[in-house]
Amino acid sequence: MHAKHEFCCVIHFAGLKAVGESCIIPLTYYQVNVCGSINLFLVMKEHNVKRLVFSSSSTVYGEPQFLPITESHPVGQNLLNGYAKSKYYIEGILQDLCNSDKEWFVIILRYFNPVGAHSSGTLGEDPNGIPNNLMPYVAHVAVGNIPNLNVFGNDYNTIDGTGVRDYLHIMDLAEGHVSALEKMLKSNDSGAIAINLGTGNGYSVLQVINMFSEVSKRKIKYEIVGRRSGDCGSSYCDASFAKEYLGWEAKRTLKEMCEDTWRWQSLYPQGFSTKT
Ligand SMILES: CC(=O)N[C@H]1[C@@H](OP(=O)(O)OP(=O)(O)OC[C@H]2O[C@@H](n3ccc(=O)[nH]c3=O)[C@H](O)[C@@H]2O)O[C@H](CO)[C@H](O)[C@@H]1O
Repeated sequence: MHAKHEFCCVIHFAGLKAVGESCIIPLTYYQVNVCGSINLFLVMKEHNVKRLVFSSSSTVYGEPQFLPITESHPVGQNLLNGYAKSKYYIEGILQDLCNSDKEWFVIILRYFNPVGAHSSGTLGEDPNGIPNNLMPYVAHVAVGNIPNLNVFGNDYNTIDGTGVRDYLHIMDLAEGHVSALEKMLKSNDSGAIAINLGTGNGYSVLQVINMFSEVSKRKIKYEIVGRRSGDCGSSYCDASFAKEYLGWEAKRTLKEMCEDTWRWQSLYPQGFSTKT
């Protein structure tokens, strides 16, 4: 690819991303996420491409010590799962790389919980097998592919006892990357800089289920089960640095996240393999 094209920046999205799965197959998480990233950074270095946008995760903050989470919240402490550690290690590798060579400029985007689909309904999340994440799971229950949802714990210290997360529309997330790229192209900054991408609002699992049920007009059958290994109770961000540094802020609501997910799932009940 480098022989045919000239690159000025790279966005590194690739990786495995399921908290529960990473507790079962940690080596695969380290191999794909950490080794895969090192291979990419080596190729970039070889071709003198030193600007990178990296998809990290709020998971590097571990069990939050305060809310909302700012970028100065400690990272790497009490990390609850292999997925979190893999993202934390990559962030560390990028720091070392930037310290070793001042020409590198890396924007680390710490995603909170990206969900939703393109508003056309033609592009959405199509997990392999049973979904791991909440929103695609709820969508599969609503469309009738899966009989019911397991809600992992209702004994957290939250509004209704279920886990609270900062859900972010995938189109807002995409726009966040465009802002990061634009910043990279016009700024003379260097080093590794971490930025939260979220809305700053937290919603519980039951609030998500209720909103999805309202927009889809379907009953979402669920059962409360024990906590999922590797989960924390609440996680939502202070998103002000993204606004200040990138000029980006999330615009879309939880309702739009559910509506767009439902449009995609009801048009494509079997994902991209749906016969149309
Ligand atoms: C705090 C944290 O680490 N957040 C990261 C983690 O999100 P999460 O692991 O929080 O995302 P998720 O969608 O798997 O879970 C969201 C919430 O729904 C609950 N739930 C989920 C599935 C289900 O079948 N039933 C159920 O109750 C789960 O316990 C949690 O409270 O991974 C994401 C990528 O996947 C992002 O990197 C997030 O930043």
